[in-house]
Amino acid sequence: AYLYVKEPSKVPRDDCSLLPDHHYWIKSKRIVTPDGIICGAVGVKGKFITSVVTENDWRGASKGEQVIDYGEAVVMPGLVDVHAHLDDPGRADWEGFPSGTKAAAAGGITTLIDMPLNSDPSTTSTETLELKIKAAEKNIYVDVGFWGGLVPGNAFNSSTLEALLEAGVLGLKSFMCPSGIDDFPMTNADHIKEGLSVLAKYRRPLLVHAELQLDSGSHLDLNTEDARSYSTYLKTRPPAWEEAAIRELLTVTKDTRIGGSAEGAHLHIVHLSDASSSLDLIKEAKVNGDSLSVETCPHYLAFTAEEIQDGDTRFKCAPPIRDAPNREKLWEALMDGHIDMLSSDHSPTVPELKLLGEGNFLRAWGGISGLQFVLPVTWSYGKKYGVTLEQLALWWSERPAKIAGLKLKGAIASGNLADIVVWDPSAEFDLSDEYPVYIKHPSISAYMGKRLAGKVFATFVGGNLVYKEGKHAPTACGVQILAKR
Ligand SMILES: NC(=O)NC(NC(N)=O)C(=O)[O-]
Ligand SMILES: [Zn+2]
Ligand SMILES: [Zn+2]
Repeated sequence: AYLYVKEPSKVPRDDCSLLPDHHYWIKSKRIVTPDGIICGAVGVKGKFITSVVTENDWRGASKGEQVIDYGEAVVMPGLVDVHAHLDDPGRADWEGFPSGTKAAAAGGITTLIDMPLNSDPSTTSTETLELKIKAAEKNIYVDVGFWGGLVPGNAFNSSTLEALLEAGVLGLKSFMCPSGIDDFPMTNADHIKEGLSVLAKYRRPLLVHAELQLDSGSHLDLNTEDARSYSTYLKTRPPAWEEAAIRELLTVTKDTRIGGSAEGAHLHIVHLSDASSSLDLIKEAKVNGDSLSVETCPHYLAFTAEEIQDGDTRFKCAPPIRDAPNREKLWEALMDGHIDMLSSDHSPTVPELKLLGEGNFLRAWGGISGLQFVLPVTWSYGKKYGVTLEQLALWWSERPAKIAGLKLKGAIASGNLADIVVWDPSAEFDLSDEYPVYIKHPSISAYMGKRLAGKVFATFVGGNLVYKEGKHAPTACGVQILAKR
């Protein structure tokens, strides 16, 4: 897919960046490139990276070129978050484009792909995509693309789906269980099969929330179970739900094999939590040649069911955070390459709907709020497993950029867009109430109160320094990324 970008009109460029220069060099002893970590310099001209050189090969700055020396700080490709719900338009009181993309910039995320649900209306047609585009106009501090929704109402209507894809969504997203959003009903394998055959023509992916409601859980007497206890919620969504959904999905991902009826389409399973049977099924399908990938999220890697306190609904999400042995297996799968990448699944709401006072896990809104902290969380919790900087770049930039079809993003390489995060892996900080948090409702974030390592110093998007040490560029100059055939 080719891309075109919709840039905000009539903004003086200097308002877009905290750096007045358009030609500059970023120097560091630790630059993470596709060829390894180098000590050297990254040349930027306008929007693009024009050279990546080692210290020895660097000829220095020409006249008029600025040099920013970050010393030992890590210079890495900006993060690409392919799974975030910014809820704008319609539920901007839950998050919104301005707050969500400011949080992204502060967290080193330079591109974010917005989910088609939780905004009102959901993005399931060209008309509703138009509303997204209008809402994002002049309101985004990082680059933003959009997923469209695959729902029963459009799945058998290939002209509606094609129109939505022609209008620029980067791919489609669907649910195999109720989404909690009225205008985003769930799809079954027949809908998904239809969706994949349309997507094949466009070579764009389908992202699926893979949980299938089974009877398990229904034998629970929810009147006698303690709804404030996390274990009650956990019992209502067992790993068997993920496994059943994935088993069903694999009956249609066969079509994506070379020579299959949906060759060219790709299926991406979002937010895997079950690291046992579900993961085994995915591994097997990959071996068989299905075009399939899978992500997990920092909250499944950071937390365990055992440590979630009664009533602390900040930790409610679907699929649920499971037990400690499962978390170990998730890390193992990630380190072994069986889980392809990471995403935030930032899914906030208003504090009232999290029911923090009442603490009812069965009635509270499900969704983890943590967009701004995904880099330090992955790093802090991953250190004991030996996570490397190269792996962070692979899971958070290179692979997500590829899924979204973003050819000029995801790596520090000459010719790519200058999307860069500069951060200090050893700097620790407490996520206390004083910490500058830009998501709209910090109180519902599962990460508040934690001590993390990995502080973001600076974030560049398309050559603009959009965030620097607690400060954002004055104007929101992120571009909208739309796919084009
Ligand atoms: N409607 C939602 O945002 N749901 C989300 N909620 C979670 N993950 O708890 C999701 O991604 O499924
Ligand atoms: Zn989901
Ligand atoms: Zn989600």
